[in-house]
Amino acid sequence: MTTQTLNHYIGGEWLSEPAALDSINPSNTNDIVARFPAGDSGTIDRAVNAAHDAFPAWSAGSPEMRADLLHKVGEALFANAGELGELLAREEGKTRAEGMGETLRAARVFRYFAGEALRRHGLTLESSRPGLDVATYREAVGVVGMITPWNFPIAIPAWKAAPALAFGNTVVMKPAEGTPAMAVALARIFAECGAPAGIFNLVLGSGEAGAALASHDGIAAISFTGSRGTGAKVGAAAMAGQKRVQMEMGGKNPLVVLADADLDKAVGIAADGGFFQTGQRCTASSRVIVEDAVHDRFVEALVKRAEAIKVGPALADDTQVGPAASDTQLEQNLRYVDIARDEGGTIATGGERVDCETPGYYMAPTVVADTGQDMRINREEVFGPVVSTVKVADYDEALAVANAGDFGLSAGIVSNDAARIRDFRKNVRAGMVMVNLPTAGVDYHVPFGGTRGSSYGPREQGFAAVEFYTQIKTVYTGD
Ligand SMILES: NC(=O)C1=CN([C@@H]2O[C@H](COP(=O)(O)OP(=O)(O)OC[C@H]3O[C@@H](n4cnc5c(N)ncnc54)[C@H](OP(=O)(O)O)[C@@H]3O)[C@@H](O)[C@H]2O)C=CC1
Ligand SMILES: O=C(O)CCC(=O)C(=O)O
Repeated sequence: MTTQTLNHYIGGEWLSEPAALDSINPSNTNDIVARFPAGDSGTIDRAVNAAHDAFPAWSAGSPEMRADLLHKVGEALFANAGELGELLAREEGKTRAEGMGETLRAARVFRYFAGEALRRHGLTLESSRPGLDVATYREAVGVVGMITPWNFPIAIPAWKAAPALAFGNTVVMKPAEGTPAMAVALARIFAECGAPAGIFNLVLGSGEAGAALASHDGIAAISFTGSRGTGAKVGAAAMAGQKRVQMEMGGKNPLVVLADADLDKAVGIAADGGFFQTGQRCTASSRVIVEDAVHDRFVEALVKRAEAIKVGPALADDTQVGPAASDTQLEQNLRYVDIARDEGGTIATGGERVDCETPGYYMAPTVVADTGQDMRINREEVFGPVVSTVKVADYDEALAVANAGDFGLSAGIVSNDAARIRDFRKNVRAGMVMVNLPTAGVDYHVPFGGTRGSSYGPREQGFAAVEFYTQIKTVYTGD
């Protein structure tokens, strides 16, 4: 396997600097996917300046020109989905099918926002004063900073960059240090599709560039996806500079299983939402709240399902769940298993590393039973293939437990009881509700985001993205 040497992409040029960091294949730690430079505040400065220089022509240009570019980028992602999906699996650790699926999703995001660039987003209104006209226009905000995570290294950059560019903004992106090769793959596609210099800039690195971007005076807005702790710092920097800010900071998503549910279906939904993609989804079904009448049977069946999952190298044909993306993520997963055990939980299956044919960050799908809502395993994001179960007496208690905690991203219910489903939809405190579905797995053309500690600022994705990436100008016209 080849090791790529990566560079920053600034003002339409590849800026070569000595490679200081490695991107390691989590399925085979002997395989170095890429070497890349550590951008600093100076690199961020150059990128923001390039984005500034590009902004006037890009924002004032025809929306058709922007639509054409986004369409071209989408088509290039479609055309290269096999190769990119493989690189994604190699660099991040999700399976080849998951990597390919994510690349196709990114392609569709670009296509969708090619359309959005041309759609009418302003309004004309009757004035309250006779003889006047009032209209609202939506204008680009300026240079937008983006700090993107490793768990969706092409879909999340796509769903932040595509709307930003569609509405006339220019972009400086700082991708996660774990997946720089995927970020560079996207930058290469922009370059090959003829993107005007400076509309999309990429600064690689770890340790300095993110904070430098969030606090840079030259950006008008910042969009972040990652942990709550780092989100709080991004938010503080944005407030200090009076910038727009949008943050998506994970979840502790409840899946409620009622006694009337088809048990087999409920187990399949819990396993899909909890274990697939190695549990590294902010929408993962990490807390399963089960009615007493079926709890023990549910746990037994979920354990069986977990034990049947084939864990292995991301690119092996029979792998269903790949490794954790990094050693620190694996350590975090194992640490939470210990914490749950110490707090009284029962490790019904898993909880340990798995050895595979190549050295990597493999972990067995894990079920932690006998947990209470007050335990850390049910209050903090683990981000691994770890599902805890909470036994409740009835639906009312299930709803109360689902609503406990600081997060509110996605919430699911498995039941055939229309009245309870309706009540759950209305009363659960979450930004997304899934009925008879895993809490993870979302469409790209509808709003994405949560309540409370999960999200801050306007929703991402689909028709909602216009709110963050444009500002309204209200124009009054007299005779
Ligand atoms: N919601 C989700 O989808 C995701 C949630 N997570 C959660 O976060 C946990 C840790 O993941 P990790 O990758 O370390 O995520 P972080 O939340 O720490 O984000 C890392 C990114 O933030 C940047 N950054 C760090 N400090 C600052 C700062 N003060 N201001 C602005 N940017 C900053 C880093 O760049 P630099 O180092 O250059 O400054 C890097 O690009 C996971 O275990 C998971 O629980 C992670 C990924 C996605
Ligand atoms: O569930 C999904 O499809 C999206 C999850 C996501 O955006 C995330 O984990 O960051």
